[in-house]
Amino acid sequence: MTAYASDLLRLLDERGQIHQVSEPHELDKLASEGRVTAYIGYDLTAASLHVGHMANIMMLRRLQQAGHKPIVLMGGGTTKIGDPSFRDTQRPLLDDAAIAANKATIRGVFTQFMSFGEGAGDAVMVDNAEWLDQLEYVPFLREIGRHFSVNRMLSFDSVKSRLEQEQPFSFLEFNYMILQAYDFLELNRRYGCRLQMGGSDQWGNIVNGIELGRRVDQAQLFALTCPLITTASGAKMGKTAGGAVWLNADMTGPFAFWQYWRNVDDADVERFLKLFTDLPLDEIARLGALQGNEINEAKKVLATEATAIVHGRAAAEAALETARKTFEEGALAQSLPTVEVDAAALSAGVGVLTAFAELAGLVASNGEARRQVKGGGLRVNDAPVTDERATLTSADLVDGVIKLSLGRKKHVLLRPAG
Ligand SMILES: Nc1ncnc2c1ncn2[C@@H]1O[C@H](COP(=O)(O)OP(=O)(O)OP(=O)(O)O)[C@@H](O)[C@H]1O
Ligand SMILES: N[C@@H](Cc1ccc(O)cc1)C(=O)O
Repeated sequence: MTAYASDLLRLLDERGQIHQVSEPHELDKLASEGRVTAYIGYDLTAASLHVGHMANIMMLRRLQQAGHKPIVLMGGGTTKIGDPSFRDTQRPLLDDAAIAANKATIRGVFTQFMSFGEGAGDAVMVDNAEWLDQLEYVPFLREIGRHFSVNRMLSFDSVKSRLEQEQPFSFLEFNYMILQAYDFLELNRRYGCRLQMGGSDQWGNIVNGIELGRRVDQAQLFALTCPLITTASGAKMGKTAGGAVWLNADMTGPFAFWQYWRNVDDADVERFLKLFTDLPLDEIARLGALQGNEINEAKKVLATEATAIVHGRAAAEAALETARKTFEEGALAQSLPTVEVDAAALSAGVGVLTAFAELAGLVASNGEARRQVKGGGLRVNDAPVTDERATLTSADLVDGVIKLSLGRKKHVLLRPAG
């Protein structure tokens, strides 16, 4: 571990959140001398951000905890282009209405992570459509475009595999890097923003912004990326086989969110406690050292603390209590009828109506299941089913089973097999 002088870099470093920093000594000096304004951009490609994004939202949270100023940049403009970094194919293009709808549902989550306001250390939120939509093509090319070397843009790792595999790479996407670079310049001009953070896949885009700031405004800007968080199985965190674990409560409820963390691999517990909770490091070291069955206690702490950040303390405690009631009290898992479900099918997602009617046989038909949903008669893991189109996935497993209930008395456990 490098010995940093500033609270900011020390905090990020000890939490395992630093992958690469440009000019670390200069940035360390800047952060120890005064307040640094830093930003992270989020493209509006879905109705909610997911747990993979949580790693970098936590960077903004720590930035504010260390006394600095976070800017949350909504990518209303850049989403119209689509970031090609490390992608083999172009993203589906979203129209303006879809982008506006995503923005409306994404923005709320940030207030759980940091406090917004007018004060010097308060977070602010801006949308890059504000300036990108105003750009005029020829003036932009002449003022900004001339500073970019195409030869160099083609050399970045983030686009290399697309080129090497000779996959189509449109001129639209090729411009993404320039627009993100321009955002950094604009945020420096508007807010004195000196630092851009992001996942390690954003390095190329960020470095381009640093160069543009230097060439156009003689500004000294900095980059800091966090590692792309993978789970012990090697998969990129964010999307499970059965779908994403979303941060918005209406897409992944607090209980399902809690369970996601309760089910993480033993090997991930300590690293995730550092990244996704505010618990002191000595407490994390103690929890991380637990062995055998006791590691489950550490997973419950992880689940409750991470859920408390995203959904509030009350919802997190309620999830913990539901889990305790469902799976510990009265050893339900042994005494209830159990039905086996094909593990691959569950990973791919099983419709909730199918689960109740065809798998568990708790109701006679999908139509009957639908009527029960309307009447509030069906529950999954003790939470009422409100959406008949909901799907059950492996993310819903608690201690290896999913509990389906009809009314108060009839229960069936689904257990994956095969
Ligand atoms: N597991 C992760 N760890 C750290 N950062 C992540 C992770 N997943 C996503 N991010 C950050 O969020 C940004 C958007 O991620 P990504 O492109 O995977 O999201 P997406 O659009 O939801 O997914 P998809 O690529 O499946 O459409 C990335 O550029 C990265 O910086
Ligand atoms: N390119 C980033 C989002 C982003 C958009 C605009 C920026 O200025 C910065 C970041 C991503 O895909 O995650």
